[in-house]
Amino acid sequence: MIEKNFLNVNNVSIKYGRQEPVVKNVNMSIGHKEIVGIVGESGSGKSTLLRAILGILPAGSSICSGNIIFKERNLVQFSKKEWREIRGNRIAMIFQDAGRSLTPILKIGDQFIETIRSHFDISKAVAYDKAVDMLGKMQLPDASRIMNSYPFELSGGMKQRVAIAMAMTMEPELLLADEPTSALDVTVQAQVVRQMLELRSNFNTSIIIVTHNMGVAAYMCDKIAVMRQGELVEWGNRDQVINKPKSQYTKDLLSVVPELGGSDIGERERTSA
Ligand SMILES: Nc1ncnc2c1ncn2[C@@H]1O[C@H](COP(=O)(O)OP(=O)(O)OP(=O)(O)O)[C@@H](O)[C@H]1O
Repeated sequence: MIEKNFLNVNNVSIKYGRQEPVVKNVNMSIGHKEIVGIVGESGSGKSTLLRAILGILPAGSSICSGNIIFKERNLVQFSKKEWREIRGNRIAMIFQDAGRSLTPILKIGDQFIETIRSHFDISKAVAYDKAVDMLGKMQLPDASRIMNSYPFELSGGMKQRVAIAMAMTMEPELLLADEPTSALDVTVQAQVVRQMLELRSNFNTSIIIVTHNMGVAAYMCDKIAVMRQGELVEWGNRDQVINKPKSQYTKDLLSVVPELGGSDIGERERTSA
């Protein structure tokens, strides 16, 4: 059953220091199991908005208006203790340079198993199997070697996939992904996208993905948001945004993606909600 009001971003403005807000009066609603894509030019405020939803805006920045309601609780007023309870397991994030979030002095296996066991009450052996299984799904060959490696022994793309695997293994209710695949090969990107769709099917995860790639948004998202200069210039269901965009800026973005020409891209492959 669709749970309404899973996440609501209500009239949110965010600023850094004393500057003008870089996110301006943004409204969005994300349903249970829904995938939302945020596209838009560099500097339009996409990452800032995601960070606000995860409560990790840097010092000096603030949400100067609005609220963010996650399952009827206002995240803007969360205490550190409340954040500790939900961040990383109920709400997880994959960063653009997620590989850098790995702890350099611990072997991948040790940190992966520790992360899993901080959330699930399972033995080390079961956690190990869960980790190896997810590494395999990220198209990482020889998962047992990876589990036995330190981060510096892996390539950037491998670390990125390990970090994505760790976030997904937590089976979060809400996954925030900030250009998770932009540093990866095209074939691996496609696999990571498929895996996100599988996460939604298997665990009912809602996903907000920031991407520069309108094709990725069209392929995997139920709703698409287009941001420009801090404002939400377009918001709607995928088909509506792709086939009948309202703003000229969205039309311009779509006009440079040849394979989109209003087609039903990927419909057959798409996992239904
Ligand atoms: N720590 C910070 N301090 C001050 N200003 C910042 C900070 N982080 C981002 N900004 C500013 O906020 C605005 C929005 O940046 P943000 O990173 O959210 O954009 P974005 O849409 O995610 O861009 P990109 O696609 O390049 O990642 C930009 O003008 C940026 O310069």
